[in-house]
Amino acid sequence: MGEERYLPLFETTRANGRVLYRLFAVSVFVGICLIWVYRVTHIPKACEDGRFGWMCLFAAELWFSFYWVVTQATRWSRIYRHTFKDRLSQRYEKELPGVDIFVCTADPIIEPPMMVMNTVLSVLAYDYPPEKLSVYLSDDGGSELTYYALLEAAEFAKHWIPHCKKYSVEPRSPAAYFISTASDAVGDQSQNQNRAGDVALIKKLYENMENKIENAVKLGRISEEVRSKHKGFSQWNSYSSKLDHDTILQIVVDGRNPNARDVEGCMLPTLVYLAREKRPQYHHNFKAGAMNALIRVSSSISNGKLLLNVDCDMYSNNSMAIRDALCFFMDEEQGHEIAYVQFPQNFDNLTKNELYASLKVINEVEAHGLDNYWGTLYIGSGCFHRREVLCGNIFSKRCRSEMKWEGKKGEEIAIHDLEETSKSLASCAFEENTQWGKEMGLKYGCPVEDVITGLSIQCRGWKSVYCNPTRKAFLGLNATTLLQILVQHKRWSEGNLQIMLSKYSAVWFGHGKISLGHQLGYLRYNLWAANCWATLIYSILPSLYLLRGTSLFPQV
Ligand SMILES: O=c1ccn([C@@H]2O[C@H](COP(=O)(O)OP(=O)(O)O[C@H]3O[C@H](CO)[C@@H](O)[C@H](O)[C@H]3O)[C@@H](O)[C@H]2O)c(=O)[nH]1
Ligand SMILES: [Mn+2]
Repeated sequence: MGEERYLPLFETTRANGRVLYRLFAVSVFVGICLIWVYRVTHIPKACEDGRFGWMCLFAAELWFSFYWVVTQATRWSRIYRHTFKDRLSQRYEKELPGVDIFVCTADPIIEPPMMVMNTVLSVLAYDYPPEKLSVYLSDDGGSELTYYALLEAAEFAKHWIPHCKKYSVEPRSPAAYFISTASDAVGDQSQNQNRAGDVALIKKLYENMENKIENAVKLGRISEEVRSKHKGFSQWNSYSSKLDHDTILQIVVDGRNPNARDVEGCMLPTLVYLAREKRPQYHHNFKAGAMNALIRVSSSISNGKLLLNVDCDMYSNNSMAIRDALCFFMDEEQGHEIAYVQFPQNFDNLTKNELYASLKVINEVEAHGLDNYWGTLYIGSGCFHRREVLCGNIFSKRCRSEMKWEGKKGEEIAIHDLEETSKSLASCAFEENTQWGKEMGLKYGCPVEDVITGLSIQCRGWKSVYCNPTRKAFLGLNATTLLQILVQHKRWSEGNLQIMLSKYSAVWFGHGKISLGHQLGYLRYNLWAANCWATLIYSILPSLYLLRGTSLFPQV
């Protein structure tokens, strides 16, 4: 062991082509300066036409120059992280911590239950000891359809998880997997025969589940026959609407129960359905509210030390991602300083030319630049957190918390009692006069609750890491119409501007707590909306002046 103990669990390398990029950036900067010089030396005289337009354009150019400089903070120095999962297994396989995974859904029409179940199944089948894994589905739609789908998915999981393990399936979302097996059906026939048989069998079971769920969705309600089979549906008896109902909670699979096993006899991960209480007189705070309820409920059921959140349209595409994340958290030297590990959000429904600009530049360039300050942004889906960090802990060098397994929680409590105590944690009144939504959990009141929460975590002294393995960890659905994109980008840019102007601004709140480059990195996004004025001037004024025959640009 000796020397081996000290081999790190991850390494950091600098991006190639740095010098080239910097030369390029310097040349752009020289170009920018020349534009300023030109503008200043060629201002139209007071009597000449175009003086006002010229000044406006100059102001816009000054703004763009400033924004360009700010942007360089995220591009100047990029780094990459590589994990050593084999070292992790060798050293810590027995001590791997409990992991609680939160899947958020909010509407069974916009987010069809089948899509949600594929995400749930993909995370249930992670390559991770099942007794240490718990999956929570948060249903802000409070829909019986989603609940029913989860019951069906739990049955299917008993076949799906062993199938994934036997054939090292990737990806572990059944729908995505069947699409990929259909395209690579050719191969060594004799060797593949057994497998082909098993795939056909599992596909049949999947279609069976799909039919049942789709039929219920088409019907728009659950048939009496199904209702009578599962006592959980009685929780909807007092339900009046999506925004007015009691907490609905059921431990669908109780990982503590020795009989909770798959068809091969292996333990199953815990699986929980939660629709937190909603009342018209209490603000529900959207996803942040759902996440905070999940943090509390999971603390009483499984209390995993590591939390992962995925949106319901983002399935796990890499069954090793938990281990990738743990390579950071469990690293002997630096692990204790790391608060969260963010994976990029990639999409598998992009148009050929990525018409609506995916997050590619952010994912492949800028996030690596921010990582250089240990300051990657928390962007919601695909992020692993230490539980204590989301509970408001301040980083302290002295009290080093270990990311290790500490045994199962509450094994002696009967499942019914556990459900009842957990329910109270998801009630509306629970957060009254508490720090939840302020200093604890995700922050309320900002459309990008994740970014502002991430910033405040970093301001409390913690580091964050960006992990972008070759095999994408998560794949989701991007908005596909102009309208959807506009709504989404408006929300993001508005939210970011709000951070800029709030008490948590990277400029004043972050001052002295995070580095200058890191502050500028945040500004790149926080000022995104503010670009609109300069863009408007630049796109409208020159054409208006041309109508009068005045050019605001040099003659070529
Ligand atoms: O009241 C709500 C509203 C939304 N959601 C869930 O939150 C997630 C994100 O909402 P969505 O409307 O899909 O927003 P997007 O713009 O696609 O999400 C991106 O932007 C959000 C805000 O920054 C992040 O939280 C997300 O993780 C990130 O993927 C989805 O799973 C929803 O089901 C809830 O649970 N409750
Ligand atoms: Mn979304």
